[in-house]
Amino acid sequence: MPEAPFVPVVPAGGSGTRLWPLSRRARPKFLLDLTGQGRSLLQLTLDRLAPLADRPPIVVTGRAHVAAVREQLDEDVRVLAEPSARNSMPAIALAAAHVERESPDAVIGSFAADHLIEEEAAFARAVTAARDAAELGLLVTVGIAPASPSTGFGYIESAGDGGADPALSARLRAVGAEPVVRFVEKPDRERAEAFVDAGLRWNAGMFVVRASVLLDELAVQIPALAAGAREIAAAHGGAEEQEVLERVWPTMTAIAIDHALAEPLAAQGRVAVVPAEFDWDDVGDFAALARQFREREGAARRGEDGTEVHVVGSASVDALSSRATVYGSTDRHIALVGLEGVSIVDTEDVLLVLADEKVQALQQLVGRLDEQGLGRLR
Ligand SMILES: Nc1nc2c(ncn2[C@@H]2O[C@H](COP(=O)(O)OP(=O)(O)O[C@H]3O[C@H](CO)[C@@H](O)[C@H](O)[C@@H]3O)[C@@H](O)[C@H]2O)c(=O)[nH]1
Repeated sequence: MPEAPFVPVVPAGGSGTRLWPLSRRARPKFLLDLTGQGRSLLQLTLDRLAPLADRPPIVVTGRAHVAAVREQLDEDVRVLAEPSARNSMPAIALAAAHVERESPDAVIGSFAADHLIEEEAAFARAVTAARDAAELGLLVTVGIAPASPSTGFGYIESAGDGGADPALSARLRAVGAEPVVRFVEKPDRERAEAFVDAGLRWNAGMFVVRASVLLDELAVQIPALAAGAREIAAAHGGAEEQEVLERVWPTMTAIAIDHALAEPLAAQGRVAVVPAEFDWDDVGDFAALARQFREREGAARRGEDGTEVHVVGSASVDALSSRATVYGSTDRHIALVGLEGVSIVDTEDVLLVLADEKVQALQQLVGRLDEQGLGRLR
């Protein structure tokens, strides 16, 4: 069993344009209730992490979202505000530096704010194994069995029962982890297919590590980033807190934890992976969302003419010969005839009708809004 105190960290960033117009700049995906359970993805994430935490969890988010995040969470959750988005490494390093100051031996676990995991017991088992492995001084991730050869995720290659250091491999095996050989970020289709065939796992952006190990390793890879995070944390609560944050934050390298730490440490044999036994979904686009709802039987409306419509929200919907997912909570009545494989998203100011096989193209359309003088709709 792990001994060091555990502090969950939740970086909540990203603009989530693939779920527009449900998600907007001011209301990113993590703030939305995308499961119909009356809890946002962020709330579900903290619900899942709270029972594992020995110290209050930390959410790191952009300044613009602090108020909305605070409103959704219990008072004991700490919210750290970033002056600007600088990718995941500065956000996680900042949280690690706060944890290191307060509990020098603590292990942090960083988990995305906007992913869906429903098998909580299996998730808790994986985190416990990852904490055990992290106490060996390693960076530990959780690897997901791939459901498809997705090109949208990173892949993790493990050494399985092998590994360059047999003694370390044996210690990892004893806690349910394996040494990582390498990470490969978002491969093309052909490589992704080969990776799935070869048994590689998806990187779900979960990292468990002693806070001091993360910062010490970062101090080797990108010294100014580790020093900056520690300087900001040291000023916390003092009169100069704001001045230090404003001065130091813009100097922090904007980089993902995958490139800053995971890849270089894997090359040194300092990363482990715990194979997950739970299903994971990043609900990254409307196709993933529709899949979620298709799996939730209760929400379906079926007709003898082959109609299968899933309604998310309070919208009033009538359909003939259609297969669709409808998101809507406006007063409008929505009528569908003869539509196959579409998502319909009805909001106060935007109505989106999207073919399921074209979900990837949505980002392009959202990107054009500013050029068209419609930036207010983003
Ligand atoms: N606070 C904060 N968080 C951020 C920022 N940028 C990114 N994040 C957070 O960092 C995590 C990863 O960022 P993404 O932008 O979602 O990463 P990605 O390119 O999709 O890829 C990563 O995640 C995939 C799984 O979803 C992985 O498959 C992939 O290998 C990689 O780790 C998310 O939780 C996101 O909210 C930022 O500026 N600030």
